[in-house]
This record gives sequence, structure tokens and C-alpha cells, in this order.
Amino acid sequence: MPTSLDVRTLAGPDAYPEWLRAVSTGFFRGPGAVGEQEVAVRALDTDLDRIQGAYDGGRCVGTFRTLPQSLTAPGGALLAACAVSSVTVSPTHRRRGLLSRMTANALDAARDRGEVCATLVAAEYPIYGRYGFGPATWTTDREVLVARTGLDRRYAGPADLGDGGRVDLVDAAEFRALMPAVHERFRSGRHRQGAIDRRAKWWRTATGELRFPDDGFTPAFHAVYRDADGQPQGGVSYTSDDVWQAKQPEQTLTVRDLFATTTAGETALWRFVLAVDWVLRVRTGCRAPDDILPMLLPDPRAARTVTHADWLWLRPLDVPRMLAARDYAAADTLVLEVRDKDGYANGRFALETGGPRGGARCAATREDPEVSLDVRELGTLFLGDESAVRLAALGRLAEHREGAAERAEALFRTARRPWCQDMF
Ligand SMILES: CC(=O)SCCNC(=O)CCNC(=O)[C@H](O)C(C)(C)COP(=O)(O)OP(=O)(O)OC[C@H]1O[C@@H](n2cnc3c(N)ncnc32)[C@H](O)[C@@H]1OP(=O)(O)O
Repeated sequence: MPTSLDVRTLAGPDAYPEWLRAVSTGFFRGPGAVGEQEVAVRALDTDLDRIQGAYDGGRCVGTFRTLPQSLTAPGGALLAACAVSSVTVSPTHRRRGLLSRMTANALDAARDRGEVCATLVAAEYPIYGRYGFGPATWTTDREVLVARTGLDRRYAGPADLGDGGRVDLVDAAEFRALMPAVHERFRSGRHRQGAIDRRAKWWRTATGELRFPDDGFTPAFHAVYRDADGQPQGGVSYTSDDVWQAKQPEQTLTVRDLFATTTAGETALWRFVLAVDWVLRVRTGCRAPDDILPMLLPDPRAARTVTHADWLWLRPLDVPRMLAARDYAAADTLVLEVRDKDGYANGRFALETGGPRGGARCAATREDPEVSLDVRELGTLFLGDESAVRLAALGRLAEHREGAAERAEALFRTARRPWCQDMF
């Protein structure tokens, strides 16, 4: 029997618990698994206007949520982005266009709010390209075999590195008090493109202050790096298992979070986790592909790649504002034609760049294009991780003037690879 499927934003707070249960069903946690405390925790800092549900009669069969996000562009500018999350369609209602309807509504709303792009972390690679998203950052998870690193086991702390700083274990409350400000400085650095903001709720959840039953949270150890002036410049959160074999400790330390505003701090924090007693292996978690860690080791092969995969996907919405906000490696003028079947980013744009720290301008133009590409390829290029020349070889970027792909490459590529460390 045909049914009419209605897609709408949440009518009010009363509709939220059922919507959350639908998310849970869509992500296979099981029906009825969402208790009152979970509803209360998840409702904090949640904007109901940004939540859509798909309804079959009174039943919620599809979910979609967006969050305001601040995304770091190459050079350190912070962009207003629309972060997409909690996308599910009930197994009973798939492939009837519900995701497409919810995505179209969300992108319209993002454009109307003036958000320059949308972002997401894709559960499966083939889903989101059709909506104009392209993979823009990659993540690498490594396992370090501590005994193979060649590091001196007598290491006694940052002083051994000739660094006046120190690393101290702190409790969750102190970590929560100190680290948000450090993270804000960290993520707005010139080479931190791809980083996203962490709101107060993120820190409260990550440090176990906001909990609900069966949330799967494991308390972590926390340590802070302070520089020679006593200023916090970085921190690490990690857990460790308790494996022993034949009277020998064989523990795996898993890094949940590690960042610092300075290379000295980042180095000291890695050296700290690699020197924790009883630890045989260190799992790094979600790092940039060009993370400095392997090169800190006398034997970089001790850090083996466990997973390397796409992470943050980016969907341009406002091309002139987005392109003008970033820093470029060269001074040039390039005319790009962007194809966007959904219309948000369609058009020809003249990009004028002043080179490193030189600013950029971008505006619609009628000039002949030098390169043309689909909007999702622009999303892939924007944070600097993809090669325009490689896209041209793949037929995903067309060159209308000889050498234009190489010029695009010189503009868009970044010295460091983009890194988004967080899931949302
Ligand atoms: C940002 C995040 O939250 S990522 C999490 C995404 N959620 C999940 O993976 C949970 C499990 N999966 C689901 O809930 C659903 O299958 C969804 C949300 C992925 C898709 O929802 P649907 O309503 O079935 O998608 P919809 O019918 O709108 O499909 C639109 C198009 O995408 C295609 N498509 C949908 N899902 C997939 C998929 N997993 N793989 C490949 N193609 C897909 C459809 O075939 C369709 O193609 P067409 O336009 O060429 O006909």
C-alpha cells in the first residue's frame, strides 16, 4: 500500500526522543536503547531547527541533523560551515529518496544562513558525491611497536630534549579547564586547515563529565604540556589496556587526543606516551597522513599504518567567499568554471591570489575558463590535499589553457596536509 512520506524539521522538544530512537535504529544500536538521561544529554546545545525527521504516518523513519561548525581554511581563516550528522533512514524505508530530500533541505538552509560550505564524515564512500561532497582530508591510524622505535629507554622527560617545558598528568576537570583555549590557538594556526572547533559540550563529553548509561565511555588519562614559561601548549588523552602474557606486561596504549601549538610540545607529548611503562604498542588514533610522529623515531618503520582513509568531506556552497578566505602558495589569476547540478556553486569565477599571506579575491566572471571541474572536485582541492594535475589525469578537471592544471596545483596545494581530528 503506498504511503506518503513527510520530511520536516522537528515540531518541538516533544518530538526529540522519538527522533533519537530513530537515529539509534538507523545506526543499528537497537530499538528502545535510548533512555531519558541520554535524551537529556544529547539535547544539550542541540538546535531543533537544524534537525529533520522523515515520517511515515506518526513514525519517524529518517533522521538528519546539522550543526554550526567553524572550519579552518589554509592560512588559518575560520569558515562558517554546516556540519551534517546523524543521517539515517530506517531499513524499511531505504532507496525512496528520503536522504536526497533531507540533504536538499539542509543545503538550502545552509545557503540561506550564509554558511560557505557543508561538511561531513561519510559512513560509506559512495553515498555523498552525488550531493556535491568530495573527500577533503584523510586520516591515518598507526600502531607503534615501542621496542622497535630505537628510542632511548632512559628518556626522563622534555629536559632530555633540551626543552624547558614539562609534561604533567592532570585530572579530567583540569584538562577540561585548560585545553579548550589551547585547542582554539592550535586549530587557528596557519597550517591547521581541516581542523574544526570544539564546543563546550565536546569537552564535557570527551572528559566524562556528560555521561548516560551504556554510553561506552572509558575514562582516560590526561596530560598537559607546558612550555618553559609555564604556559599550556598541548595535551594528550589516552587509555591503556591491561594485558599480561607469561608474566610480561604487553599493554597497548591508545591515544584518544593529542595536539600542541608547537612542535616542541607535540614532540614532548609523543615522547611521553612512548615512554609509559609496560606499554608494548601505541595506537595513534586519527592523525594527519603527514603526522610528524614516524619521523620522531630513529626507526620510522616502527610506526605501521593500520588504517588510511578519507575523513572530512567538503561541499562548497559559496565559491567566492570560500576561495577568497584561504591562503595560496603562489600569486596568480585563475578562471575556474564550477559545475554544480544543484545550483549552489555553479558558475565561472576569477580567483586572484597574492601568494603566501598575500590575501585573495574571488568573484563571478564572464571570462573564458582556464580549468573546469565539478563542485565535488573543488571540495576535494580546497584544503590543499589533492593534486589538480592528478585530477586532470583522471579526467575530473579539464584544462582549457595549457599549463592551467599545473598553475591550479601550485595555488591550491598546501605545505602540510589538512587534518580533521574529530568526528561529529
Ligand atoms: C554524515 C553521516 O551521518 S554518515 C551516516 C550515513 N548513514 C548510514 O550509513 C546508516 C545506514 N544507511 C542508511 O540509513 C541509508 O541507507 C542512507 C541514509 C545511507 C541512504 O538513505 P536513502 O533514503 O535510502 O537514500 P536515497 O533513497 O535518498 O538515495 C539517493 C541515492 O543514493 C544512493 N545510495 C543511498 N545509499 C547508498 C549507499 N549506502 N551506497 C551507495 N549508494 C547509496 C541511492 O541508490 C540513490 O541513488 P540514485 O539517486 O542514483 O537512485
